[in-house]
Amino acid sequence: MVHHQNKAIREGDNPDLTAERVTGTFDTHSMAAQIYNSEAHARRRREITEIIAKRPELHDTKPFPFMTREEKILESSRKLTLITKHMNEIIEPNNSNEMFHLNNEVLGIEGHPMALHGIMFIPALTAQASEEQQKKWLTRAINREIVGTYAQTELGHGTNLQNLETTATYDVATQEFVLHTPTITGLKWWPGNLGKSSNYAVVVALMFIKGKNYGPHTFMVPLRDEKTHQPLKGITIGDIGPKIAYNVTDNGFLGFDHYRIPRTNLLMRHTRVEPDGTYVKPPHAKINYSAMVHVRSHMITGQAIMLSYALTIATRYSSVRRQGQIDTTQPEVKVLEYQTQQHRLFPYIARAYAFVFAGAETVKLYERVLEEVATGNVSLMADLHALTSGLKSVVSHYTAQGIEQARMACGGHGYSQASYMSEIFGVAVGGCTYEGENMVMLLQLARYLVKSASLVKTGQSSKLGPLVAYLGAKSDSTSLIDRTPTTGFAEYVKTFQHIARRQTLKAADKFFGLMEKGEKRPIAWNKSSVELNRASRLHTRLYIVEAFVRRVEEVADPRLKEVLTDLLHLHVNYELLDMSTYALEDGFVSSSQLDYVRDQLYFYLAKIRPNAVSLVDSWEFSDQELRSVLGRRDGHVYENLFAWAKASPLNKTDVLPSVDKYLKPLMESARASKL
Ligand SMILES: CCCCC/C=C\C/C=C\C/C=C\C/C=C\C/C=C\CC/C=C/C(=O)SCCNC(=O)CCNC(=O)[C@H](O)C(C)(C)COP(=O)(O)OP(=O)(O)OC[C@H]1O[C@@H](n2cnc3c(N)ncnc32)[C@H](O)[C@@H]1OP(=O)(O)O
Ligand SMILES: Cc1cc2nc3c(=O)[nH]c(=O)nc-3n(C[C@H](O)[C@H](O)[C@H](O)COP(=O)(O)OP(=O)(O)OC[C@H]3O[C@@H](n4cnc5c(N)ncnc54)[C@H](O)[C@@H]3O)c2cc1C
Repeated sequence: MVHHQNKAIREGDNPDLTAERVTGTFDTHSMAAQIYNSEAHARRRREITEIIAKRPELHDTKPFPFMTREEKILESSRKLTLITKHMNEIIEPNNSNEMFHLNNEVLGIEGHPMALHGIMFIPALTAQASEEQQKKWLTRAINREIVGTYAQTELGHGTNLQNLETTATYDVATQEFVLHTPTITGLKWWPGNLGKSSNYAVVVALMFIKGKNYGPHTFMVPLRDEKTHQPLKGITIGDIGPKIAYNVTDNGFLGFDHYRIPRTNLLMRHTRVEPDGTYVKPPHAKINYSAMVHVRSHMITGQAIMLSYALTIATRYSSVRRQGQIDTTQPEVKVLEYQTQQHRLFPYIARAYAFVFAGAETVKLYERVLEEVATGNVSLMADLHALTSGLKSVVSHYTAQGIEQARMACGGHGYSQASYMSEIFGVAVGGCTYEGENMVMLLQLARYLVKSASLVKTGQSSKLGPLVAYLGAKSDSTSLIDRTPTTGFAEYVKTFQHIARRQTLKAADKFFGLMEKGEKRPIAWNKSSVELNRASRLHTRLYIVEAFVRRVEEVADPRLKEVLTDLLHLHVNYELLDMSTYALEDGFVSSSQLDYVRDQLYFYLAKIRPNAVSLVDSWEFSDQELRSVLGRRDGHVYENLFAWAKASPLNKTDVLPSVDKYLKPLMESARASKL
């Protein structure tokens, strides 16, 4: 038996796809270890996939697009119950990476009744509940004796947490907090799994003690009877209705009518309220925002995975789809031969790799900060907040764009739900909104950049943290790209640094200048905000390039290093062209240098072409996880599209009741009127 570098090759596959895999120059298992940041985890993913493949009860009973929302929730609950029961046979206990993979395989991306339980409820209790509170609730939550969510956003306010309307007023006499929703706009609105599944929530409410507003605080709140699951007295609760996607999750609404909880239900790891109402403030004002930072840190990887789903589907399909000729004497070509198709897909393949490498760094920093904060050291919280705010915004934005490009790259069949592209897009694009609307989060990073710019302007560059140290460095007068015989990544990084630095200092100048002219700070901020957000994007894109460079430098395997270096070349050239306005406007890069950049881009599109399928195969998504007829590993697209269409519920009968009831009489009366 021949051992191929691409481990996805099987006998009987579509020969066009096999031919692509044979040209791959690197071992896809080794590349998976880079993507998933550890050989052990990449191997465990494969093992979990194999276990699931052998257990038909964990497979979808029919394609999701053929199910109603109610059916999907039922099906998802069935599978969730099974994986809970058999968890220890499938994954290592309490391994969140393995759990994430198990969920994606078995339950998929449309959510499930305990999605928020794992993503936010448990992390909020872990970071914000005192040890005593954890003994009471965390173990029960981990054992799934109770199901919880994170209820913060309201109908009227999601971004501006200081103006939430839900109040938690301390009653010294009874030592209770009274939760209340004063208006319709104060209803909690959006929390995942609140609508029908959860019986507890970590609720964010403005805390009032003796008439004083202490701002948003987090409370552990029982919502439903643990036995009957009926809403408790004083609670109004339900599902908010269907969404663009993610409809297996019951995002919900919640109102409180003078609903009482004990004082000890305020999460008290960092903040306390004594029985007499004395407030003990936390070591950092935003320490209770930790569940949001948790999701922002992890969603970089989550978004990269969803982008890679779409790219896997489109790249495989482009290798089996033949349409038109390039050389008219030759047969029709695979659409992947077209330079336009490569230009549509390959830069996003590079971005997906860049995002997953940046995501791994972010999670590492998050885990460090989590440990430090637990011991009272909050010094890195601002850096983590700035980094994750920028990354969640930039990565979710380009992920949504990339998925849409991948869908269009599949032509008409990309528009069919058989491709699964619309669901992938719908779930991913939610990331532009949840955990902080992208513009708002870019502005959070901008605050950090403006402070850093002010250090530079006042001669205090030595105080800049490592993420922004480049702001204090001096630029070359022009970029050295194509001006040295050995143009390498260093010249590109310096160019991106120059662009980000110039934009940051310019935007900060605008802001400070407006204030010097007498504008109040918030007005000056608003008038500078488009420029400030441009700076945030450029800073974040620089960070992503640097994370990619750092990873490529670490790779030892020469075959992997070569293909990753090709991808990095593609990435830096594509990025520079995409931000060329900034590079050209002060003459740092000339138009002849951009011609070089363009040539490099086309060179690397062609160089990557033989590895394209192996690069997407390396993500090692099973067919069950992808849920796409177009993206099948075996490439047998057409016969399966036909089978999929035949299975459509509309094809159960030849004549639909709607035809009998309306169309037939309509046609008959039209015919009769002609007589
Ligand atoms: C392997 C493990 C897997 C785990 C899986 C985990 C995640 C999976 C991810 C992806 C999976 C893939 C698919 C998932 C599919 C579907 C979705 C699933 C779940 C979605 C769940 C969504 C949940 C939510 O959306 S919860 C609600 C989120 N809401 C928000 O984000 C609101 C945004 N607003 C804010 O955050 C704040 O209001 C604000 C804008 C930051 C302002 O806050 P405010 O208090 O008013 O600020 P100010 O008083 O003005 O002060 C500003 C000051 O504070 C500093 N600051 C702010 N926040 C922080 C922080 N967190 N840390 C440190 N510092 C902070 C800020 O910098 C500023 O400082 P300065 O004054 O010095 O400048
Ligand atoms: C799929 C999904 C899942 C969710 N899950 C949860 C959950 O589990 N729990 C939960 O509590 N919430 C959840 N949410 C809610 C989500 O966190 C909020 O919708 C999000 O934070 C945005 O807030 P908003 O809806 O108030 O938007 P808005 O703030 O109303 O945004 C509207 C527009 O105003 C702009 N804007 C607002 N403020 C500013 C500003 N200061 N400066 C400049 N522009 C501004 C925004 O950029 C945007 O363009 C979820 C949302 C979605 C879509």
